[in-house]
Amino acid sequence: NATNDVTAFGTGVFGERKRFEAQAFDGMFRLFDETRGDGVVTFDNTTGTNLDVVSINKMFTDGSAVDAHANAQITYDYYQDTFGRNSVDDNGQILISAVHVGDNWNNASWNGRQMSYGDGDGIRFHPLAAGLDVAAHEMTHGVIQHTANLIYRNESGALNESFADIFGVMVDRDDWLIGEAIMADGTIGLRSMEDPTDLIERRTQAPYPDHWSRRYTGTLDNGGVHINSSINNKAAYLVSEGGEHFDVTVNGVGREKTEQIYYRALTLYLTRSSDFSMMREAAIQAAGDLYGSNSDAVAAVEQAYDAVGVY
Ligand SMILES: CC(C)[C@H](Cc1cn(Cc2ccc(C(=O)O)cc2)nn1)C(=O)N[C@@H](CCCCN)C(=O)O
Ligand SMILES: [Zn+2]
Repeated sequence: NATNDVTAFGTGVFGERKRFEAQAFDGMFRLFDETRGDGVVTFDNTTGTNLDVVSINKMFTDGSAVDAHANAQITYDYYQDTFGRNSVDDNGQILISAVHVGDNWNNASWNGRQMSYGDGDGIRFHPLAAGLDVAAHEMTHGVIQHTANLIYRNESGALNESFADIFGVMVDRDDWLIGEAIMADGTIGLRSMEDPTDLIERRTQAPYPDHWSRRYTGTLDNGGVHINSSINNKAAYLVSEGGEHFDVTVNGVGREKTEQIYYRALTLYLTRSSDFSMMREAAIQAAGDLYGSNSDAVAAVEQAYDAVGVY
């Protein structure tokens, strides 16, 4: 309740000072923010489940916990402010983040109920909680689960992954890269939406695809959900920023219209089994609803999907 809400402080993984809502209880402080929906809570997986990260004073020193908590709040605010959505279920569902999961785990995930962050091995990844786009990626899996609930396999799974990346870069608004803050090996990021082929995908050891003709058709990674997501990622980038791609010119309409188009497509038109072709139609429909059927936005969507070979 309001009486326990306090403003606390902390230092993130890379030493940045942060300020955020937390809670006072029994003379201690914990990373439980009751000002957002039914709460934003962060706990340390090494001290056992559901034991909130606590501090004897208002200064939190666990970098992963500070970053995971602050990033969950930023992502909650993005969905509330941009789309009027109250958490993953649009009903204030509590946002739970667990940090220090696994043993130097090189990953982060959404398990249907909570976000989990590994510390990384310091060779490939820094602690993954430090990535705002990572938190937004994981929370978006929760949004997807409560909306189109795209099946996590083949093309619908690639769309699931692409939406997680799209809103990952929309929350972490400064670039079109996923994971740029957490790479320990000198690469520019894990995935690039601007030019997917800039980066080599780990399982296939091939560049991420930027056209449907280059899609992965094997069975690894649930049929390439983290691979073929780059085809839709490139399309979304082109809708926003425009550009010339495989001799197709796209006139971009900017991030503000792009995020609205994709959110409307995700929440109103896509279903569990939607494929890339249905993604194209859903985005055209959403753009038409929002900006008019003869709008630049509709034209940008058609051009973008032409450019990546999806009809
Ligand atoms: C969000 C992003 C930072 C994160 C990055 C990630 C990490 N990994 C594992 C991984 C591990 C090692 C390497 C290496 O090159 O050595 C690369 C990748 N695969 N993807 C990611 O994409 N996680 C998956 C986790 C999926 C878990 C199963 N549902 C997701 O959320 O979709
Ligand atoms: Zn994902």
